Order: sequence, then C-alpha cells, then structure tokens
Amino acid sequence: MIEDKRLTDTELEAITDRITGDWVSRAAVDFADAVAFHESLPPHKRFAAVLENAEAVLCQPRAGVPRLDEHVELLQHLDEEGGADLLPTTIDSYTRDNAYEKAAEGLARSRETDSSELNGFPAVNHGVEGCREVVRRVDAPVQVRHGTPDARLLAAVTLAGGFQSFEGGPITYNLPYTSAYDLETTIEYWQYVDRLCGAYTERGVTINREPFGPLTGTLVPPSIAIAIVTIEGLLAATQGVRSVTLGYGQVGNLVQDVAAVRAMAAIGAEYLPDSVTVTTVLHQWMGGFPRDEARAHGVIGLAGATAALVEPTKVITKSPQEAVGVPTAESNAAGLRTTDQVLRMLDEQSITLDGVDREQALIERSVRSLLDAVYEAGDGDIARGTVRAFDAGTLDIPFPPSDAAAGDVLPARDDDGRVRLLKFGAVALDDETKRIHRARLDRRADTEGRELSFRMVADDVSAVSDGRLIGRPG
Ligand SMILES: CC[C@H]1O[C@@H](n2cnc3c(N)ncnc32)[C@H](O)[C@@H]1O
Repeated sequence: MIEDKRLTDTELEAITDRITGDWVSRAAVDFADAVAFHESLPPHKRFAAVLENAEAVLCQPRAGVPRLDEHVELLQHLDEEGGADLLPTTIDSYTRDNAYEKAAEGLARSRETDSSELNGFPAVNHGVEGCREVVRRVDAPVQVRHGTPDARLLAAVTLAGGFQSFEGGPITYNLPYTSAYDLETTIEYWQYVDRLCGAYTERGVTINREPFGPLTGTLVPPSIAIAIVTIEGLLAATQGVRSVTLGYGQVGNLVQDVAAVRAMAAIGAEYLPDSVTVTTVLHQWMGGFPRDEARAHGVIGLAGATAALVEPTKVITKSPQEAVGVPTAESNAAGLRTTDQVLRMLDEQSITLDGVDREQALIERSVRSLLDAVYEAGDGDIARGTVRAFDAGTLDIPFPPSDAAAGDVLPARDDDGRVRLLKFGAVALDDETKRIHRARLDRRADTEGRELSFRMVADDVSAVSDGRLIGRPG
C-alpha cells in the first residue's frame, strides 16, 4: 500500500535508470550537468525567486507549439507584446499520454508542412538540449504546463533542461484527465516527480511545484479544490519540495472567488510545513468561453478584476480565442494585456466586498472537514488516506473522467452565482454546511420558480458561453 514517505536517493536513481534509455539517454539527465546549467541562469530567470519576490500580481499565459524556433518566438512575443511575467511551455497531448512515437510523427509533419501538427511542445522529443535552448533564448522563467498522469520522464527531461517549475500532481493530473490510472499508481509516479524536484532543491536549485486546482474546470466547489491542492502540496513537501504554488480556478462569483483564494492561502500556511514557501495562483475562468471575442474579453476582464481584489501571487490568463482552440500569439498576448489593464486600473483602489469573511470561514471549515476525513482514512498518512477517501467517496469531484473518483457530488450555482452542492454523495461535510448549501440553492429555485434539478446544472455549465453567469431558465 502506498505511503507518504520520502524516496531514498537509491530509489530515485533506480527509477531514473528505469524510465530513461528509449527516448532520452540516462546521461542526458545527469544531475551534476543539469545543476550546472540551472546555476548558469541569471536571477531574473529563476522561477521560484521571481515568484516569491513578486511585488505585484504576476501574469502568466499558457502556450506551446511543436517546433522549437516557433515556440521560442511565441514565448518571446508573449514576453514582449503580452508583458508576461512568467512563461509557460504547454506540452502536447501525445506527450501527456506518453505517446512519444506519435509526438515524433507530429513534430516531423509540422517541420515538413511548416505548420503546427501538435497542440503543444513535445519536450521529450526535443530532449534536454532542446529544452535548454528554449530556456537560454527566452528572457523570463519558464514552467512546464501539461496534464500528464505519468509525468516521470517529462519531469526528468524538462528539469534537466532548465525549466524550474512543474505543474500538476497525482490527483489533479489524474482525475480530470484519464481513466487509465488508479490514484495509488499516480501517487507513486508523482512521488518520483516531487523527489526529483526535491533533489534539485537540495542542490541549491529550487524547483517550484504547482498543483492544478481547476481540476475539471466545471463548477468545482472551492473547498474540494483547495483540499486536493493542499494534499498535493503536502505530498510534495515530504519529497523535499520547498516551493509550492496552490492553484484555484475562478468560478465567476466575486465574493466566493476572493474568499476562496484567501482561504487557500490560509489553509496552505496552516497545513504545509514552515520549510515550504507557499504562493497562490488564480486561473482565469476554466469553463466554456463565449465565442464572441468581445464577450471573451469581458470574462478575462472579470478574472483580472478578481485577481486585483484578492491579489494571488500570479494569475493564469486566457485569450479571446479560448472558445475556438489553441490561440494565436497575438490573441494570447491580447488576453495578457486585457488582464494587465484591469489589474493596473484597480491597483490603487481599496475595495471591500460584503460577505467575503463569512464565505471564507465556510470554505475553510469545509476544507478542514475534508482533510480530517483524509487523515482519518489513512491513519495519519495522507497518501493512504487520499486513496481510501476517494474509494469511500468522502473526497470526491464533480463529473470526473476517471473512475478513481465516485462523481457522486453535483454542483449548481446559487442565486448570486456561487457554486454549491445539490448532491453531496458521501463527502465529509458537516450537516450545518450542507444546510447552508441547500438553503442557498432553495432560494434560487424560488427565484426561478423551478425545482432544484440536474437541469440547473446543465444550464450553469453553458451559462458563461451563453453570455452570463447563472443558467437561468428560458
Ligand atoms: C487546461 C486547458 C487550457 O489550456 C489551454 N491550452 C492548451 N494547449 C494550449 C496551447 N498549446 N497554447 C495555449 N493554450 C493552451 C486551453 O486553451 C485551455 O485554456
């Protein structure tokens, strides 16, 4: 049975030996060589340092194209025209599924046809040297953004390649992305990823880890997202990670979003060891976007305003082409500038919202209740507890593609658009909390003159694409 225990150096080496050989040589990911490359980077390219010394909300887009030169040009455009403070390298879907042969074919086709035949950067195929070339040629810190359940080889290559931040985790890159792995397997895989990050950290190269809080991006209740990213932060800390960015996906109600990021920061500070520097990231709306670009900018603007009010360490921006697919460089840069405009216009204003404290207290109480159930299920071991809590449904997420979660919880927006639970399944929330959710949903049912039902959920799922927040009838 899995346990929350730090891998030994021998285990770390043995796994690195096992996962290298076919696509990446063992020598290519040699530690001493990699640490030397990281140490050659100037301070303004050190991800954790830039993140943790930030004096204003940092903006970071997602971006990745298959060919190396085009990827560098894209990142330079986002830096120069978009004002990105931190840069991504979004990895393609084949690589996320460890389908390196298919990624190689897509990269070859892209080169032959001078086009992008992959939906991201195939870092394993570009190899350590290719990643180092990207890091050398751009002028800001770079993070690996992806959705890879088995991210062991991707981590070995990109970390040796000079990237200094790695997104995801055993729950957040399993449940929303795949039904191929059980949680015990991905926890084991990510113990290697985190131990590798910890091993660089012990050698003076701090690697930042960022659990993927948005999960399915579909009406995820803040307390569930925050409990899950906190668990991933704890698992990472055990393996020696000392820089953790807890992530949360904007739901669109200002009071709940501000309360959620504040709650996430408070819970992170309380549960993660003092040796870990905890930062926060707000993801701009992760659900369906309007196709109309003006409306899409409206969504991005509201997300920018939310970031201005709650001041997370960083905000992950969207583009006005979100509804149509991978954005052009220009569109991606426009999303950054829309965000920056709102951040700067609100920066000098001090605004207080009614009800944030009460919502934050409710979220924190709910997170503690969920985490208590996980610790209890694992007899104090958070890894064991996570597997057992999801098996029992005391921890659960809505609409999971993976059968590692029961999916017995059903969210819906209440009368001012906050995400509540219509169905609780077996989640470890107390009766008072459930009563509050129910009462607020009942008020919406009264307003709309209809019963609480799945219809509301379906209406809410498409509401933002249709130009509003709450899926009102008719
Ligand atoms: C988690 C899903 C998010 O990742 C974004 N995304 C996925 N691949 C890319 C990509 N290659 N470039 C920019 N954004 C991307 C997508 O638009 C969505 O907002």
